[in-house]
Amino acid sequence: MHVGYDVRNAHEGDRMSENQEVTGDSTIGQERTVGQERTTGRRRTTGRERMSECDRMVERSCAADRDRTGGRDCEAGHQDAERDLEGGQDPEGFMPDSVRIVLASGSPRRRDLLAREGIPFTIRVSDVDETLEPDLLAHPEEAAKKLAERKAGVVVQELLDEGAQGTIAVIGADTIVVHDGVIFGKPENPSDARRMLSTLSGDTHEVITGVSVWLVNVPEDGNVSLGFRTLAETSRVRFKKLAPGLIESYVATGEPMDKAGAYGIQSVADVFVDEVSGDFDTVVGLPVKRIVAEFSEIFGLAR
Ligand SMILES: Cc1cn([C@H]2C[C@H](O)[C@@H](COP(=O)(O)OP(=O)(O)OP(=O)(O)O)O2)c(=O)[nH]c1=O
Repeated sequence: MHVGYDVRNAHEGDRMSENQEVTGDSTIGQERTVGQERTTGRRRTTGRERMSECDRMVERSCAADRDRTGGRDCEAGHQDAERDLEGGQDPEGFMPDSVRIVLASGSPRRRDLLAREGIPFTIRVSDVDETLEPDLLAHPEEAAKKLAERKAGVVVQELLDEGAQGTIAVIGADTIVVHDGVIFGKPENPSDARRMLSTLSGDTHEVITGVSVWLVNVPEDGNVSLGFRTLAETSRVRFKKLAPGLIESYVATGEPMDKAGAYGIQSVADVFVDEVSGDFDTVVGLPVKRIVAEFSEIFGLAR
C-alpha cells in the first residue's frame, strides 16, 4: 500500500524552510536515540513563531481538504491523496531510499510501544500548548488529531530551523479520555484526578489516540517537500465500580498525574477495568499496529 500523504513541495504559502523569518521563543528540544546512534546538529533560534506557522499550515491543509472533499474531514481528504498515489501518480518523486524516524513525544509509554516494533527512532520532546480551542472541545476525535498534528508539526519546524537534511518522518500523538462527550486530559491536581476517577467509576468511556505522521524531505538543493497524514483510533473501556478508598490510595501513588483520565491501564489500574473493546495500545497511548500497517512503506525504509 502506498503511504497516503498530502504531498506538497514547499511553495508560496506552505513554505517551511530554514530561511523562514518567524518569531517566538524556541529552545531546541532534547533528542534521544532509540535503536541506533544518531547525532543531530542543534542551534538555538530566537524570536520565532514556529508553532503558529505549523498551525497555519495544518489549518490550510484541512481547509483545502474540506473544500476538495465536499466537507469531509481532514483524514478523509488525506485518504484521497493516498488514492492519487496508488493510482501511480507521484509527481514529486516523494518516496526516498531511507527514512529517519523521530517520535515527537516525551511519553515513556509511546517510546516503549514503538520500540517494541524493532524500528530505530529518535525522540524529540517539544513544548506544545495542549489547550484546546472551544470549538474542538465538542469534537473529541478532531481534538486528539489536532493536538497530534501540533506535536509533530512543532518538531518538524525545529528540524527545519536546524537545517536538517534528508528524509524524516515525525510522529506526534495525543491521547484523551472521553466520558459522556466530555474530554478528560491529564488531571491538574490530585483532587482533579479523584474527580475523573469517580466519574469513570462503574461506567464506560472512550479513549481516543490521535496520531499524526509528517514526512519531510530536504534534498541538497534545499527544496523542501512536506506532507502529513493524521488518524485517530478509539477504544472503549468499561470500569468497575471503584470504592472511594481505592481511588484515594491510587491517587496517593501519584501515578494518575501524567495520564489522560487519571489512570494507566498498563499498570496497577488494570484492576479498575472490566473490559476493553478495541486496541489496548490505543489506550496506553499509541496504536502501533495500525501505524505500522498504514505507514508500512516508511517503516520499511527505516529498518
Ligand atoms: C488512558 C491512559 C493514558 N495514558 C497516558 C498516555 C499519554 O502519555 C498520556 C496522555 O497525555 P498526552 O498529552 O497524550 O501525552 P504526553 O503529554 O504524556 O506525552 P507527549 O505529549 O510528549 O507525547 O496518558 C497511559 O499511559 N495509560 C492509560 O491507560
